Amino acid sequence: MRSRGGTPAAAVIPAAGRGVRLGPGAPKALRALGGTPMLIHAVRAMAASRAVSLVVVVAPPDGAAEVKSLLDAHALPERTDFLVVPGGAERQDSVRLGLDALPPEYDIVLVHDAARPLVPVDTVDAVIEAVREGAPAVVPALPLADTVKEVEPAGAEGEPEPVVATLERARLRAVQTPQGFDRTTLVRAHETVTDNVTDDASMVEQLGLQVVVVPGHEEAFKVTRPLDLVLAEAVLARRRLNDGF
Ligand SMILES: Nc1ccn([C@@H]2O[C@H](COP(=O)(O)OP(=O)(O)OP(=O)(O)O)[C@@H](O)[C@H]2O)c(=O)n1
Ligand SMILES: C[C@](O)(CO)[C@H](O)COP(=O)(O)O
Repeated sequence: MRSRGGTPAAAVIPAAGRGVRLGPGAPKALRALGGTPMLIHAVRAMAASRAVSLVVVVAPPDGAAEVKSLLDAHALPERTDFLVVPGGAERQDSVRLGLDALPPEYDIVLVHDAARPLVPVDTVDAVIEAVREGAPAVVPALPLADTVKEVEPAGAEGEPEPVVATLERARLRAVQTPQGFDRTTLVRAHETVTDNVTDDASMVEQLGLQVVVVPGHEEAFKVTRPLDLVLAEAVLARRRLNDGF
């Protein structure tokens, strides 16, 4: 494997989703967490890594100007550059638009959901380190707590679903972001794979390349439903108490 110790990384933050599962309101990334937009937490989480020198925010399609103003209005590390581009209809489209905006000098790219605002910097650094060590694609992930069953999806809502199989839990992982990539590999994956997928690493898997897992973190959970927001507020309040402000 080729080692790229010290190579700077760029982070692409897809933030163009509506947040339908969170319920009515502003686009999810712009909703407040501890009084600050979720997106600002996610941007700070990437910029907290000394290895990240550029953050590309993929804004809601008609919200790029608003997101630019938000970034200007919040304190962000001076050593990090920021770009804002408008997003697309699906997460995959938004990530691709973010990749298109990357300057040529970045060989390592992270893709991080704005909806995972509280990922700790150690997780970010672990992902970058594994890419620097030569992995083409790296995902942080955690073991599962629940038993997972495969079902035949119901025809109508509320109908009982027949179980097809019980999966071997010890071999399963719940995957988080940031996912880290060798840039050329990720660009090729986005150019090649046209299926609807739920993460970027699965596109690299479809190229037949090895994706590796590093330990994820409980606080890197995705704010998807209303209860996740309650948990995120609690985690943030505990951090603020511990930091003494
Ligand atoms: N067209 C889209 C859809 C999603 N995302 C981003 O992808 C991340 C993960 O998506 P998810 O949590 O599903 O967000 P939403 O699509 O906003 O949620 P929902 O499916 O509930 O509408 C989020 O940061 C979201 O903003 C994006 O940039 N562009
Ligand atoms: C990329 C991701 O966060 C990895 O778990 C997840 O797949 C995003 O899924 P979503 O349905 O777009 O929230």
